[in-house]
Amino acid sequence: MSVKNICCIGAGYVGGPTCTVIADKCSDIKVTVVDINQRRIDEWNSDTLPIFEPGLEEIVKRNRGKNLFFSTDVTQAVLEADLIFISVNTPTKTFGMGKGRAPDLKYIESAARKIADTAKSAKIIVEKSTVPVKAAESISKILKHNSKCTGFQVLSNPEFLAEGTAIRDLLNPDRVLIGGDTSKEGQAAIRALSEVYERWVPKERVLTTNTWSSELSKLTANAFLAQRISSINAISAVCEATGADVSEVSYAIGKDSRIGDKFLRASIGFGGSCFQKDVLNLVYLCEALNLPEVAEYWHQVILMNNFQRRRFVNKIIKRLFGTITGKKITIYGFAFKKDTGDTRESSSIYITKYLLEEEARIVIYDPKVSEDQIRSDLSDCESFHSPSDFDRYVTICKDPYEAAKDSHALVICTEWDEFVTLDYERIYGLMEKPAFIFDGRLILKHEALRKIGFQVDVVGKDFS
Ligand SMILES: NC(=O)c1ccc[n+]([C@@H]2O[C@H](COP(=O)([O-])OP(=O)(O)OC[C@H]3O[C@@H](n4cnc5c(N)ncnc54)[C@H](O)[C@@H]3O)[C@@H](O)[C@H]2O)c1
Ligand SMILES: O=c1ccn([C@@H]2O[C@H](COP(=O)(O)OP(=O)(O)O[C@H]3O[C@H](CO)[C@@H](O)[C@H](O)[C@H]3O)[C@@H](O)[C@H]2O)c(=O)[nH]1
Repeated sequence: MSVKNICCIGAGYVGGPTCTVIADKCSDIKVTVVDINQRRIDEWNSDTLPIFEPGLEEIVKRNRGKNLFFSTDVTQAVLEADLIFISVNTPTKTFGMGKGRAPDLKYIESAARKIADTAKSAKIIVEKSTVPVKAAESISKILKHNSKCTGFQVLSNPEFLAEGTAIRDLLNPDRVLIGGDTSKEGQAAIRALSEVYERWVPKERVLTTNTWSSELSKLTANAFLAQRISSINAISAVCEATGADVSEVSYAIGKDSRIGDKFLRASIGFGGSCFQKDVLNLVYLCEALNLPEVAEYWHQVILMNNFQRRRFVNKIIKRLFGTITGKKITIYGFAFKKDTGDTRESSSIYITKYLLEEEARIVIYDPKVSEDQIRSDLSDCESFHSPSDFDRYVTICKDPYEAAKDSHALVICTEWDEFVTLDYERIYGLMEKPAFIFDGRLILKHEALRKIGFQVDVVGKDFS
């Protein structure tokens, strides 16, 4: 079977860019991305897309209305499609069984039920969302027991794109992973999806496995990546205590081809919607499988991440003479990494909240994150006692120099390129003295800053 019509349920960070690239590469396939969120769909259909990703806007604009459509009409898109991606969110549960660990699968289930209720013919259902092992089995059961049709095939096709480089990753993926049933029908469904990717991905990079291996590979990949960051961050604490420099250690170990040099940047901890959620998902799975030692092993990755954030703030307080109460502290960067406006689980949120607990005055500058988003991210800050406390303690600036004015300390929380080339002589002149810089991303020229007069502190190196 060759795929002619694709529907993607969920027009988020994954569904939007992934289907845009599919539409771009497969002009003969009609691709419709649907969502229950009207505003999101309106934005996808407007000049201001709901997400910022380098290169995305151009590809959306050249395909939208031709073979790429964004709609809230889920029923129609499901009816027409022969292949349906489920690309809905799977956040960590905040209540009930598995609270704080297990992924909330209610959106997956509602998408599966919608397909079961709507479909008038068998379809290939592709799990794109990150899910626990055996989620495909649940989707199959929902379809089997609720649909008038038979013959659905459920595939696992996890997404490995990283935000900020989504288009590059989608156009040139390290691999595409497709897991499916070992039956003849399952293999035919795998073939049909592979042929879509093979329009632009070399065949040898399209890997096929059984469903459970594919589901588990996604959690494992994120757990390994997050573990590398926690490992180098753990070493950064040792560096600060010994006179070693974490950048030199990273470089030295990265030269070992068995270790490799990627994902060894010490930082204020990993953020983003995936790493914490997916490691916790794995931890919960291990607990459910009665493997407490394995669960504990992976949980340590999260604990180390939390420790790193707290440790960084403790250092700020210590350097600022033990008190930051009433002091103005400027945060550069609120997104969880550069080249995205996404703030989900951003370390900036945690660091800002810790600083607010000490009653510091916070000024935030980020080139892409909106004021509304920052307000929403800090709305549950425990140190706010009334809604007006936000404006009392937090200021959001659209200009990095204005943000630095009268500040005691600059804290680099996101590695935006523009932070490297700011005029730090000018910034120094604007700040209170001694003027402190805390580089949580190791992106600035530290010696040059020290020459200007800054007191410089970085993750993983002690200048004192
Ligand atoms: N963000 C990433 O970089 C990334 C990368 C790889 C994998 N993933 C995984 O992909 C999945 C989606 O992530 P995301 O970042 O795109 O999430 P997101 O929150 O940006 O988008 C999900 C969208 O699904 C919609 N939705 C939920 N239930 C729906 C339903 N029943 N019908 C129609 N629409 C529905 C929501 O309204 C939302 O717009 C998650 O499982 C995530 O772990 C994310
Ligand atoms: O050496 C490093 C590399 C990354 N980070 C931080 O780690 C977080 C995550 O970064 P990254 O992995 O680049 O972005 P994500 O968009 O979260 O992508 C991850 O999560 C996605 C969702 O599952 C996967 O698809 C991707 O493969 C996986 O890289 C960010 O806060 C980074 O600043 C570091 O601190 N040090």
